Amino acid sequence: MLEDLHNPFLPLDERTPATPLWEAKRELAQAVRDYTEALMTSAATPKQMADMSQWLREATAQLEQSPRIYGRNGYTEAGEGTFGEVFQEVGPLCGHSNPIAPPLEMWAEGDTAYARVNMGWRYEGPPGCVHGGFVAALFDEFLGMAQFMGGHPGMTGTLSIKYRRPTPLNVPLELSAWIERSEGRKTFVKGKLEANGVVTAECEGIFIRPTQPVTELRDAVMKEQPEG
Ligand SMILES: CCCCCCCCCC(=O)SCCNC(=O)CCNC(=O)[C@H](O)C(C)(C)COP(=O)(O)OP(=O)(O)OC[C@H]1O[C@@H](n2cnc3c(N)ncnc32)[C@H](O)[C@@H]1OP(=O)(O)O
Repeated sequence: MLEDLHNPFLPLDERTPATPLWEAKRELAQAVRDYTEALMTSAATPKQMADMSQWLREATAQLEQSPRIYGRNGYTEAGEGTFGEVFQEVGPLCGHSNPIAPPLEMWAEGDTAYARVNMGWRYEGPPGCVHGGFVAALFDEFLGMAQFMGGHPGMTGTLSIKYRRPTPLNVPLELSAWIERSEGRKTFVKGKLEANGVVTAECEGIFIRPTQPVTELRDAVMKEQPEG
């Protein structure tokens, strides 16, 4: 399973894009991130905004008319990398090529996984603070990777979060996580999130190893959907 899924904890400087498509997408995704962050804080005139909307719609149309690839399995089937290589590009929290990802950078040292991220204005919940749903999303992705150190990764079954302090925007956030124990198909993982050395949230996750290979999930999920 680990070989299939790729080691999510490659050294940070070795996470080069697997193909030219990802190299180009990373740059475009960062441009979109910068654009949306600027939008959140921009007080440009209505005319400037209208002009930019028009320009963006034209850029979107260009992408829509390009050859398309859908989903993680689609990219691996198209030869754009292994499951793990594709994951580090498209993951909604860690994906370098996914503009909605902050992105979260993760690595491992010994038995502990670490991550860092900086959440900008797009993620504001309480004034000046990270939205709690995004704190949960960070933990889901990060603990979901940390459980790989146990060798039997699974799907998130339960995620329990204690929000101890508001988590500030626009500062480096440090996460750490470790495996508490494993029981059968279950891996119990704990983690914490710190800002400026203060723990702002703690999390416990129970991950359940599925009985089928993860690469078959898409087909299994599609079969469960009602015809429509
Ligand atoms: C495989 C690697 C994948 C890559 C990881 C990426 C990380 C990203 C993290 C995510 O976002 S995952 C997406 C969010 N999670 C889901 O969509 C999971 C949806 N739920 C399921 O697919 C199933 O409910 C699940 C696989 C979690 C469990 O179904 P099973 O039918 O395999 O469980 P089963 O009923 O056989 O129970 C097995 C054991 O797990 C326990 N269990 C089941 N569901 C649980 C749950 N939800 N929470 C805690 N424990 C649970 C259950 O009590 C039992 O314990 P015991 O062996 O001690 O009896």
